[in-house]
Amino acid sequence: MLSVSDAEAIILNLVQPLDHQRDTEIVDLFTADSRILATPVTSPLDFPHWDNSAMDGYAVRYEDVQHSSTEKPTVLEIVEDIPAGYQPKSTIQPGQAARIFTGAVIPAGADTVVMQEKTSRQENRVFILDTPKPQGFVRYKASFYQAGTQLLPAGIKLNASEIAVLAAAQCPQLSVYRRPRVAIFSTGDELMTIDQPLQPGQIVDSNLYALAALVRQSGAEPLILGIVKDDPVALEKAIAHAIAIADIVLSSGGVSVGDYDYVDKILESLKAKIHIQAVEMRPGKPLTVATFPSTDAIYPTEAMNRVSTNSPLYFGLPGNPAAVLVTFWRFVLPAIKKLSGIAEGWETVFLKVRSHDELRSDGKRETYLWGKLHLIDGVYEFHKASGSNSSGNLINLAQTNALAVLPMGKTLISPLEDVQVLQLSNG
Ligand SMILES: Nc1nc2c(c(=O)[nH]1)N[C@H]1C(S)=C(S)[C@@H](COP(=O)(O)OP(=O)(O)OC[C@H]3O[C@@H](n4cnc5c(N)ncnc54)[C@H](O)[C@@H]3O)O[C@H]1N2
Ligand code: MOO
Ligand SMILES: [Mg+2]
Repeated sequence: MLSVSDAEAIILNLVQPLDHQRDTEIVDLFTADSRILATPVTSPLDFPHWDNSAMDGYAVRYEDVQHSSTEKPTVLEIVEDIPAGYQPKSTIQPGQAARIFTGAVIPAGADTVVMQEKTSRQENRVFILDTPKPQGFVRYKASFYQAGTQLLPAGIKLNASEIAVLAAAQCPQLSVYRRPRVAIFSTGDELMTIDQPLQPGQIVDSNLYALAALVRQSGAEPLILGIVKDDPVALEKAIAHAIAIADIVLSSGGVSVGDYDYVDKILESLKAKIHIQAVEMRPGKPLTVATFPSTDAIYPTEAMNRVSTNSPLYFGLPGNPAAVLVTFWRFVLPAIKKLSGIAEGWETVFLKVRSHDELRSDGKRETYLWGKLHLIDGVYEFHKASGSNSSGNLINLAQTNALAVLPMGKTLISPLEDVQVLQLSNG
């Protein structure tokens, strides 16, 4: 059986990122947050655009004020008032200064700003009471960014700071990757939609809701295809349709060894290449990952509707509700990140934190235990969810925000011992 990290590497290897020309759209900067930039941005503007003052005070020639003190102030004549937004008209001559405000243009001739608190004023004369640093409080043209060089690279997620940079660089619209399309369906004769009355043996299809939420949180677009019966014909039709409309397909259930677990058999009959069938992890052992090298030949009608020229990546997630969530976080999320055009950092990252509780595993599979990270005196501590860690139990997954990981062979983590955790974005 494959180790979890080998499975992640295989999956990431299979993912073809969206195309930086074909798979893009133009969005308004106000709606661009969390989108992935598709084209590098350069600006014709320097930052700052011109030398400007970092303080309210006086623009001076350093030469004039280099021996100033409270006892021996330098006295300068104020020749101009320069608020922010104005272009100075005068050139500061020896013995002169300009009144200046934060963000205003430094006048020609001046090279240093003295903050207001280090001065005193008498009509049009200013007394410099302290020697400033040469070039002090001047924000020089192009000292933050030089026009024509790369301002932002492609493949980054746009958060508030990047959006502020793009606004300052006068980019009201930009090219971002389209959202990856992720088709989701559930398999099982026992599954009912949320609004149906339940007969004995029946349960609500909760995986569909969980996966739709996870996909949306990842920045992708969920295509919700509903419930498919444990019936080979229905399943084949559903898979063929899903791979025609999506970049990634997520099914849940039907990947174990039971008589009604048809997913792998149907994938084989569709000539899919199955890369993964089981992973050494708990929960989440039966996990199927497949690609479709030649879908167009098998399903010409569906192929006409294809939205992507990439081969779709198929995840047959195990049906148990906890297994669905854990395998999504551990394997599907990195795949969506790489697909979405993010240039790097797709792999799962772990934090080392202190465990509050005793954590146990049989040591036979890499074990994921759900719980909550609490901040104790500024240090994260992992508290295991109380109740059953059965992969069929979804109730105590609510209100958790982390998964603690016990590697293969590790059977015990004692209270106050360090543990690796995967921090979940739903915290
Ligand atoms: N003989 C073996 N049996 C099982 C093994 C094994 O190695 N040998 N593995 C177990 C593990 S681990 C898991 S995980 C499950 C995976 O099973 P399947 O992927 O085949 O899923 P199902 O059998 O269809 O369902 C399992 C379980 O999950 C419930 N379920 C399914 N879909 C949904 C849904 N959409 N919403 C809510 N709950 C769902 C289903 O009712 C079952 O209880 O196999 C073990 N068995
Ligand atoms: O993967 Mo299964 O979830 O261990 O029950
Ligand atoms: Mg099964």
